[in-house]
Amino acid sequence: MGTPGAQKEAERVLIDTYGRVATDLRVSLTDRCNLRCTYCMPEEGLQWLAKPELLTDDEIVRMVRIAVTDLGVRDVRFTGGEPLLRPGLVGIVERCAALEPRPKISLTTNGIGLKRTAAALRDAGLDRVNVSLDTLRPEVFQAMTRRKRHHDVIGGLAAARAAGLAPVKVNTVLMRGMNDDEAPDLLRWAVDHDYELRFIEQMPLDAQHGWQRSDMVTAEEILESLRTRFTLTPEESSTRGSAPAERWLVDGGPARVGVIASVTRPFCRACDRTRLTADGQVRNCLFAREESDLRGALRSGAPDAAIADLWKAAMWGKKAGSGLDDPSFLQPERPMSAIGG
Ligand SMILES: Nc1nc2c(ncn2[C@@H]2O[C@H](COP(=O)(O)OP(=O)(O)OP(=O)(O)O)[C@@H](O)[C@H]2O)c(=O)[nH]1
Ligand SMILES: C[S@@+](CC[C@H](N)C(=O)[O-])C[C@H]1O[C@@H](n2cnc3c(N)ncnc32)[C@H](O)[C@@H]1O
Ligand code: SF4
Ligand code: SF4
Repeated sequence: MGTPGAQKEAERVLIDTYGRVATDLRVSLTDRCNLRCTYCMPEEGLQWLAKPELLTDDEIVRMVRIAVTDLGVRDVRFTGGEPLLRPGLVGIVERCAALEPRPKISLTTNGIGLKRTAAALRDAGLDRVNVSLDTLRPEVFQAMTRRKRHHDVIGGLAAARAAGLAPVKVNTVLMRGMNDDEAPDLLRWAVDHDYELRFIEQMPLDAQHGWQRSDMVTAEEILESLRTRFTLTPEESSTRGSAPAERWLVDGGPARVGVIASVTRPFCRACDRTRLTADGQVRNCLFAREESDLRGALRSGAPDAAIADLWKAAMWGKKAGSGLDDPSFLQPERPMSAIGG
């Protein structure tokens, strides 16, 4: 039995039946994107959400405020779709950075447009940024994203570093027959440019339902490939916490490389995440098949306390894990770009 004080405190957190507490909020600002990564969406794009369905900037800030001041959220990450396509992004970051207690604020982006916005985002209060880049070869970039924007991403990364949004992390998905030979080159380049590279196992979250486990480049394969050129020493496991990436020191450090083995070594037991979609649905897991409609409550005039209660209820029912290994696994209806990756 806890003390009444501890009980009171427990009422103000997003806890689930397994005792996990969500303190990391990922907010999708839009489902739209200016790339078409093959592992994420089809060439023709998707049926985008209509503007009235999207939370307004004010609604987003209110939701973040409730999460931070009433529900114990400490980290806020803006993602999408492509969050830099959201016109009000700088203002949203600025208003979230003014909250008390101030959350740590980060952004996951494809980097296009970062050259123009990195300094303004830093001034608004953005703490750090993760940029997705799968290849150093412009022609492979074009094949993987169906757009000729490699140069813009490289420029965006440099701008993020120059703006001091450290550490700048780079997310890479390896696809068989496309860029799976590039892991060591990418790591050499990242170390030389002071970016922290992480490889991500491909997950079944693409709109086309094209994922096949047998095709996926596994964490083991990636590490094997890196070890042909680098010495990797595991970082103390105590530093991983709830972070999805397992990290290795490169050639004795200080440079590091991470691998996010979402499929072969899932990290669900330590999961600390809650998600808000661009249309105001709370999801308790990336792979959840249910969502809780908080936009409806928001727009029908519900007070903060009622919204906080709905959020807590949504998180309470979080499943133990992604269910990826269950024979009955079904991909969520929304793809990664609409959930907020
Ligand atoms: N299974 C699972 N994978 C996730 C989750 N969140 C992020 N990922 C994967 O991890 C990748 C990297 O996510 P990022 O948005 O860059 O951030 P992060 O790794 O969560 O955060 P930091 O290391 O704190 O910067 C995503 O592209 C996803 O593939 C999650 O909640 N569950
Ligand atoms: C959905 S995107 C959203 C933010 C931004 N557009 C970007 O690409 O960084 C977030 C991350 O999800 C990753 N991602 C997308 N589809 C994925 C999949 N099927 N499996 C694993 N990671 C995926 C991307 O590589 C990216 O790092
Ligand atoms: S991974 Fe990011 S950049 Fe690529 S299509 Fe999906 S949302 Fe766009
Ligand atoms: S799959 Fe779900 S439970 Fe597992 S780490 Fe991701 S969000 Fe958390």
